[in-house]
Amino acid sequence: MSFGDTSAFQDGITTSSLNVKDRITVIGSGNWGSVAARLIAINTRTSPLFHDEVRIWVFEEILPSGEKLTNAINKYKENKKYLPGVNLGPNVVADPDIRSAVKDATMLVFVTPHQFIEGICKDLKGKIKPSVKGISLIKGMEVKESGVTLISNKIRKSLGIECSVLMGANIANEIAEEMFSEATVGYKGNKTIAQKWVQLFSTPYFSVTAVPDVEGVEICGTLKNVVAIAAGLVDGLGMGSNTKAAIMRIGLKEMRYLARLLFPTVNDTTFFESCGVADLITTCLLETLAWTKENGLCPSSKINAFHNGPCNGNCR
Ligand SMILES: NC(=O)c1ccc[n+]([C@@H]2O[C@H](COP(=O)([O-])OP(=O)(O)OC[C@H]3O[C@@H](n4cnc5c(N)ncnc54)[C@H](O)[C@@H]3O)[C@@H](O)[C@H]2O)c1
Ligand SMILES: O=P(O)(O)OC[C@H](O)CO
Repeated sequence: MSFGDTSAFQDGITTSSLNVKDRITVIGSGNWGSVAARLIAINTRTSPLFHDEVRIWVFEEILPSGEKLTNAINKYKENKKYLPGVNLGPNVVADPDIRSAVKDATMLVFVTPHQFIEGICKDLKGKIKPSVKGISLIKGMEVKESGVTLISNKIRKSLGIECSVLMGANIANEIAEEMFSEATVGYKGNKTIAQKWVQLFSTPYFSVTAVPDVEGVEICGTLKNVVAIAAGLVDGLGMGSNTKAAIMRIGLKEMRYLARLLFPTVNDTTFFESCGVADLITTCLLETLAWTKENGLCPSSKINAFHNGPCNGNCR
């Protein structure tokens, strides 16, 4: 079932059936964390399901101006370091103390670089209720000789909470500019909470669909980066679009093979969602854009072979 049309949920989940409004805390205030908070804040301002205020936990930093990042976010409603020039919304409140940031939360959005999640979970252990629902937007997984652990599983195990995931072709800066994008929520069993995550994130330019395949969605978001490195090598070696398309096609097949080897329940259809083929494409194209920029060429030159040469500044 597709949950893309959020209006369909208005009948399914009502404030009267829930009684209490959910309170959201975003854990992480980097580029994607700030954009996620902005999307959420748009919806909490209007939806009766959610408390208006969105808390965002900030790993405190000092800006070149000497101001604390947290104070600057609260004063200007802008993350001057990780998302400059974008208003986060009047209802976003930054908090540098993780325990106070999550104190009243009923829904937690985890969106930090993966290497920090272990320490964050240690800080949160015993400080949140088991009824809290989590969602991870974090790419990556832990690989040990004993096997691999997905980030959502680390969160689930260490905090004892339910944890869904949201992945997709989601370059944060494009979503901050309200360019149309899609995303996939992966959930395990609890369709009602998946619907709520869809409602929390969806906007007219951010179309979210939910699928009951948490491992499939998360592993797609992780493995596509390996294929994107190969796509970068194609650029570096001066090869063409046909070669890159071959890398992407074979890479997608290998992603599916490895995903099913690690998690036999992963669904084939998940690879056709935004978290699968779309994230793979956007990340491989991003490699191209980075390569052309570094080499002083117009980004279009690698996408359109007839447009070769230095950038005239008229493209992105
Ligand atoms: N940026 C994107 O376009 C994008 C899109 C989709 C998914 N993601 C994923 O989202 C996650 C977050 O990425 P991002 O782009 O927001 O990160 P970022 O690189 O912009 O920000 C890094 C964040 O880590 C914080 N940090 C630094 N040291 C820390 C520490 N010791 N403990 C805790 N936090 C610390 C920084 O304050 C900052 O908030 C990653 O897993 C990334 O793969 C990013
Ligand atoms: O580079 P990542 O792994 O944070 O992913 C970014 C987005 O998924 C690009 O769509």
